[in-house]
Amino acid sequence: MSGIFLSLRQLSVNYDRNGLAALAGVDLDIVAGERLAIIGESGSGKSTLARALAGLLPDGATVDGEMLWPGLGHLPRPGRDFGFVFQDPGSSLNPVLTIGEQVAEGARRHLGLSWKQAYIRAEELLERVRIPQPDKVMQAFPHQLSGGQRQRVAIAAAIAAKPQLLIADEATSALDVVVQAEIVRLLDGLVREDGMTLLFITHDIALASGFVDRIAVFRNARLVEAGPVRSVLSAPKSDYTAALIASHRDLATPPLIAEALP
Ligand SMILES: Nc1ncnc2c1ncn2[C@@H]1O[C@H](COP(=O)(O)OP(=O)(O)OP(=O)(O)O)[C@@H](O)[C@H]1O
Ligand code: NI
Repeated sequence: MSGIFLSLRQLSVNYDRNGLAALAGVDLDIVAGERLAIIGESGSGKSTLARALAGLLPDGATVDGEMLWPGLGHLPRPGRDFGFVFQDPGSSLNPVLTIGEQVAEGARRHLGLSWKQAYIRAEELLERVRIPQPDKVMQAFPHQLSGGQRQRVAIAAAIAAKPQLLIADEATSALDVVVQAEIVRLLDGLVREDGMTLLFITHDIALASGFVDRIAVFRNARLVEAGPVRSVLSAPKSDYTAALIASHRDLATPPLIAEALP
């Protein structure tokens, strides 16, 4: 692992002037090439963080503090410098475009490829995310695929422009546990192979602990603690994190902590 890819300094987000902060005074460094889990219960501000990074906050939201991208050397270009995968692949896939068109689009637009070259790249990407019969799936529409396959396609589309950062927001939460494990393995493999930085947003500390390098725990708009998986699991700094771990019997049992982390 090398330098800092992204630094948040006292980052705060308010959706409306009179409301409570959705993020409050977050200081966090994200290391280039690391896999960082953002953990927290519903409403803790996880997706707000993802939206703030992507410049996808709604009109009227105010952002204070700083987001610095020393790993980029320029202002981030969404879609090019980072890709997104959301919980519901339906929301990131267009129902009236073929799978081939939507995976090719990012490569065409951001990498300056012709449609023909972009289609070739799209089919390679479908192979990389282990879609069976990628040549056939290129012609298919999203509704013709299973939820797990749609999520694989969404991942292919998210990495089509070779982003340095992949943000997965509850990307596996809508899937059954077997498919969930497959998608996690896929994401893990892709980011390792390409040296991407991964922000893995989830409410599931057990799922994240199995493969990320570091964990950042959020609660009520604040960063509670951040650290390497092993130290957060074995010596949480906050009572909240300790309670979160205790609620997962498999994480709270010490021998299994070691087993979960080869
Ligand atoms: N578009 C919006 N307008 C106003 N308030 C919002 C909006 N989106 C989120 N919020 C509020 O901001 C806070 C943080 O929400 P956020 O979606 O970031 O939480 P989260 O941790 O991603 O939760 P979940 O696990 O349910 O996805 C919540 O109180 C939420 O109600
Ligand atoms: Ni969310």
